[in-house]
Amino acid sequence: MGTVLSFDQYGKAENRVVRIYRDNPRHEIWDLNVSTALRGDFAAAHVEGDQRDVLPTDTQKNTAFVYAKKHGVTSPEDYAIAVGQRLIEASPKASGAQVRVEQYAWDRIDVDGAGHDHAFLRRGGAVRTTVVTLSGRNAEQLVRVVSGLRDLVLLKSTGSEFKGFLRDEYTTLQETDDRILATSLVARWRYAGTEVDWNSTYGAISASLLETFATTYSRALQETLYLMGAHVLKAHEEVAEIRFSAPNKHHFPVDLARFGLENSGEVFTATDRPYGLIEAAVTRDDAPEPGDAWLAVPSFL
Ligand SMILES: O=c1[nH]c(=O)c2[nH]c(=O)[nH]c2[nH]1
Repeated sequence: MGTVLSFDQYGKAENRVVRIYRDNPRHEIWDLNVSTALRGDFAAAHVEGDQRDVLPTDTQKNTAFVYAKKHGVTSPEDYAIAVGQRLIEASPKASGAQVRVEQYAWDRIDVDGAGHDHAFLRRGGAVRTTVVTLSGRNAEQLVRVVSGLRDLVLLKSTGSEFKGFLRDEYTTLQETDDRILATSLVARWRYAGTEVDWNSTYGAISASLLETFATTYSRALQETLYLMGAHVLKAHEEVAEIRFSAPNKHHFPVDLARFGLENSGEVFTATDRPYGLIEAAVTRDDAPEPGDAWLAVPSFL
């Protein structure tokens, strides 16, 4: 029996890079979790134990810090592209790179109605993400950007039903025309190109996801995800495709009749396991091919 190395990439994962801009008294913070990986002809390292073409993961880590200073951070996407390009330049055997960045948001602490210059409060809720995949070297290089968010925890206390579903002899679920709908959303959208205002587009897409969740009636989480995706694609020509992974965070009404009490959608138990897991992708019908944009992107279809 023969064996071949069929896929490999290597790099430094979850490098915590914090960049402060302090050129004036009103500081700015970019709090990032950066994972880099090189792809290319690195078979010798795996098959022969030969490191001559291997730029150490330690060097990749250092590059992430150097670029936070030298290139700077104006958005996770722009920074990730710069780091990826540098890593490919520094590594003759590399044919590509993947740079994943998560951003943890901080708000200014409010003091007497104004945001403080240099004291911050970590914002709960969603983490902004990007996965930049560069393939090829120099002029032929393709840059693919998949941005998104995770841990966007949403709940609506009415405006959601689930009924009319298929039944078999194992079905016990009751139909409901008024339930809690809750999820912890992961969304990732693939940009058609790189001429994008990364920060304002992120803000607009996350606001659109929230608005659609809030304002549309849900016959199932499946329908809600599709509507969220369709609304984003309609408003954002620069987005080719959006993918969702959404746990259905079940809230079951508690039987209070046992205590002589009525429960009309007032008391629930929130369960964390098991959960329905609904995943969907919504794509523009004229979207450019994804190529390797989704290769090794965690938690996706
Ligand atoms: O929105 C839902 N989709 C389902 O597919 C499903 N299945 C289930 O038991 N509850 C729900 N809810």
